[in-house]
Amino acid sequence: MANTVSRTWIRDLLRPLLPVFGEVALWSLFVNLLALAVPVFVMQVYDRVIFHNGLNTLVALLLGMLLVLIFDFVLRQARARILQRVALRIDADLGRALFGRLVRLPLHQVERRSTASWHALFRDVDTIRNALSGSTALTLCDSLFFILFLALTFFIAQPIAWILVVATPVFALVAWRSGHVVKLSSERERSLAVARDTLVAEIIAGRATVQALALEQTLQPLWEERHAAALGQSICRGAAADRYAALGSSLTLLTTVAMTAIGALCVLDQKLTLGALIAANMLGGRLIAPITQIGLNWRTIASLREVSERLSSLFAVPLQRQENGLVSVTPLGRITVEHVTFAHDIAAAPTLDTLDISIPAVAAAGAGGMHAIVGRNGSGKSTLLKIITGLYQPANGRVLIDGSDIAQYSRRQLARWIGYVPQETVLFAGTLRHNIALRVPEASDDDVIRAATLAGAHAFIALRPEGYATDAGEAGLRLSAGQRQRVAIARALVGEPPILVLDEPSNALDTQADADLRVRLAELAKTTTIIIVTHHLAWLSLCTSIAVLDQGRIVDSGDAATILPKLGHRGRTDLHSRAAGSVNVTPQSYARPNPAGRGPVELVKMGSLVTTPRHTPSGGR
Ligand SMILES: Nc1ncnc2c1ncn2[C@@H]1O[C@H](COP(=O)(O)OP(=O)(O)OP(=O)(O)O)[C@@H](O)[C@H]1O
Repeated sequence: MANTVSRTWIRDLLRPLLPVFGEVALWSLFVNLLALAVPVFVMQVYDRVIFHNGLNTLVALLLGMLLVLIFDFVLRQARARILQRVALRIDADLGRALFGRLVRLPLHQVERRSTASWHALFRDVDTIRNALSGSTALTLCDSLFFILFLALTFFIAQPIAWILVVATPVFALVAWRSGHVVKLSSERERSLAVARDTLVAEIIAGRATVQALALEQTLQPLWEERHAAALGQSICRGAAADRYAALGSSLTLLTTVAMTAIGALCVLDQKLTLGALIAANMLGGRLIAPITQIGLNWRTIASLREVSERLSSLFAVPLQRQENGLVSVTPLGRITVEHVTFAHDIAAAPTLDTLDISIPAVAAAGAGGMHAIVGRNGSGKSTLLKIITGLYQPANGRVLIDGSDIAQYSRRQLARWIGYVPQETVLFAGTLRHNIALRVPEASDDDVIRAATLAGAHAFIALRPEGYATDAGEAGLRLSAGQRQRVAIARALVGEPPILVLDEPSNALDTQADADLRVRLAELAKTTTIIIVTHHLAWLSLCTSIAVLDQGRIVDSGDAATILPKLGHRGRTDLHSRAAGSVNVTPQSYARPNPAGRGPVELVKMGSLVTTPRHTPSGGR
């Protein structure tokens, strides 16, 4: 799908700009017409003023030229201002469209590109802006008036005009060849620069690990190697561009020499006046300049195609649903996963394979309860949560909320109804209030405080001198991991969503905070459907149902009372217990897929599912 190319974005971008380009072309026509005045002036000065001592003619010509120069200045200014408007429009419209893609594309599409390649896509906007509104655009525009200069050259100095007719295709060939060579070098340079920048992005993201492990000795040579490769390619590209630029200059000189020599013979034969020779030389320079310039700017012109193909394939990817046209009633929160199959990598085995889960209704209202998903690392638990929240779209099967396929709902609706706490907590720069209210921007202060209290965040926030106005710092890094997790839980709770999806929500919490959160969420589960990935018995013992996942398949599921003993745990853990254990699910414990490859399978070696007591601090309850 990503390879499909859709050029509608180019149409959308250019359509409002067409009248503006029309204006630029009109002003360029006048600028180029006025440019004809200079060679004509020079010809008149040589042929009339000098030869006929025509001082009055000179004054008249000078006055005329003064007017021409004033007009030329005004027109060029007007043209530059129009192009600035074009640049602004491209920056605003294309930048906005690209940003919209970044935040509205399906999650797995965003994950497919590295951070550095996303940055590079934003730099592509600069390329398009420069090509359509910078010197390249002006050169292309001026080259349209090539015929005007050639016609005047034929009019005043026909033999010289023929030299230009012969020289022009040679210049065009050099320009094309130079562009082709430079384009190939630029593509390679770009991919090497993205590889280098990806390393920088990784180092910045993992800066603490880099320092803790003293990785500079490993990373410095790696970065230098990638930097050197990018620089080397840049030098190659520069050398190729310089070679063709030098060739263009030599050809320009050669053309001038040829024009002057043949022109001189014509002057001697009295087929041409001296003024006409000089004027034709000037016209020749004016005619060849845009062609040479196009050669120099070919990198921009050539990369325009490459960039537009890159953006086209990005713009071809369908966005997540933004609207569904219905004002839907907030669901109760019954969740059904039907035959869901999903693969991160379509060439590899599916990450989730034909999954069926029904979150049973426990409350009188028909929803609610806490439902756990357990399984080994890499068994697909987080992926399943992302499918349930609608972040990943299954290749087959569907997820239903209250019997309705979630595919019909917009991202915004799902975000309102499903509070999600991912495994890796990420906050954004800004105040804690801002971070907590992100999902529900119109949330009142009371809503924010209620959610923070429920998540166990209010106490530490209240102790800060800035309170809820405390700046979380870039990615929330001014907070401790546990504080970040509490704020993330509060963010999921704001707006009282009917469904909560929690991916190891207490892995950074201290024992007391973990116990407090359990108590509060157990209460909340009476009205809210909570789906939780956890390894901790204290949480599992509060659950209504448990599904055991292995290698992307449900290997056992049912009431917690039935599943927990199989996991090696008998009896419920006290809600307030700090002596919670964790299920240690070993590979041997997991099921052999049944021969049919579908449906629940029998668990084997249940005895190897052990519970590990957690550290009990003295004085614990
Ligand atoms: N963004 C991704 N791109 C490619 N593969 C991925 C991606 N995310 C996860 N995977 C793969 O999908 C499989 C399931 O990953 P997932 O994170 O769902 O496992 P998990 O059960 O939550 O593991 P854990 O207990 O370690 O959190 C793993 O093999 C992992 O390598």
